[in-house]
Amino acid sequence: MVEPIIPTIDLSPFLKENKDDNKKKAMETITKACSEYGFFQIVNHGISLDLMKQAMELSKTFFNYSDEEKNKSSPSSNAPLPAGYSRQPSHSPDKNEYLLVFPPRSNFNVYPENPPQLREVVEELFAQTSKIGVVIENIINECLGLPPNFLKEFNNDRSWDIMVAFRYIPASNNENVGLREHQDVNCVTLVLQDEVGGLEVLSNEEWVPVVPAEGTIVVNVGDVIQVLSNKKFKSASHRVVRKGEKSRYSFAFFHNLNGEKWVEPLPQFTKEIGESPKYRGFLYKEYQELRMRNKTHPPFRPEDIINLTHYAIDD
Ligand SMILES: O=C(O)CCC(=O)C(=O)O
Ligand SMILES: [Fe+2]
Repeated sequence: MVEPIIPTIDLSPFLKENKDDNKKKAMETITKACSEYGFFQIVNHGISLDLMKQAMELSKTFFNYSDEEKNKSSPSSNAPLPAGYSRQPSHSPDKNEYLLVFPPRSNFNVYPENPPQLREVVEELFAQTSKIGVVIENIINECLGLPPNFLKEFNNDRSWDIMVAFRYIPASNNENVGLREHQDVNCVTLVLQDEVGGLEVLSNEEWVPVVPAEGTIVVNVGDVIQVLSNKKFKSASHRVVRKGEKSRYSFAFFHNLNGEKWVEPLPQFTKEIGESPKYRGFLYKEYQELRMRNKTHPPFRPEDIINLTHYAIDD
């Protein structure tokens, strides 16, 4: 049988203490997926279907309110990212609106008052997804052969993590961009998508759809892991294509990194194996800010959009 391109991993063996064979096989699959294109999916991750459905329903209710109502929760703080409700600027080809939240106890958060249950459910989803982020980072740590808990200690501040609820409106006859091709800046991203579909991953120059499956969470590796591993693990190129008729709703959880962290290829993937670094080091918040500028002030020429190649060292 030909293996599906985007493998689905049963996460349950990793949520227990003991080592077993299922883990070994899953680790091989994850290593392959992360080396080739940086995407896989997980099931049996411990988040109840009920919570996922509730969060989706509340998000739908919120996004279906009038602009006036939604704008009541527009960003107001000087947070590093705009917490609260925003829409992409009208000159952006990306057609989506979103609600961005920091961890539950963060002072940056601007939550809508309505629907009233939204805050509690989103905070619960945040807390549970955050735990999975740590588990996945730990699995990646092991797949990369790093010393135990290396990434956990390097990335030990969860206050920069964010979760974003998205709505993508239906495509029209002449445009269907939801989110242009990009790679995520952070360490690991977890995505919950509804049944509409439209998320696509670039693999061997072909766009492969990540077909929605109830209860399944999509995982992708971000730029930080790509740099640390000196490109052993790939930060996947992906995009969202809007379909006709129905709006698409999703939640993306970004297992992030403290902005003051210095990011550069680790010696395990350079000096120690005689390879030259593929990136120069950078302060994480500097890169995150540059990437945010792409969204707030989209450059006129596509080639001026900043991504990881900004720090790439040519061979
Ligand atoms: O909405 C999605 O499915 C993905 C969103 C995404 O790729 C992002 O926000 O970086
Ligand atoms: Fe993304």
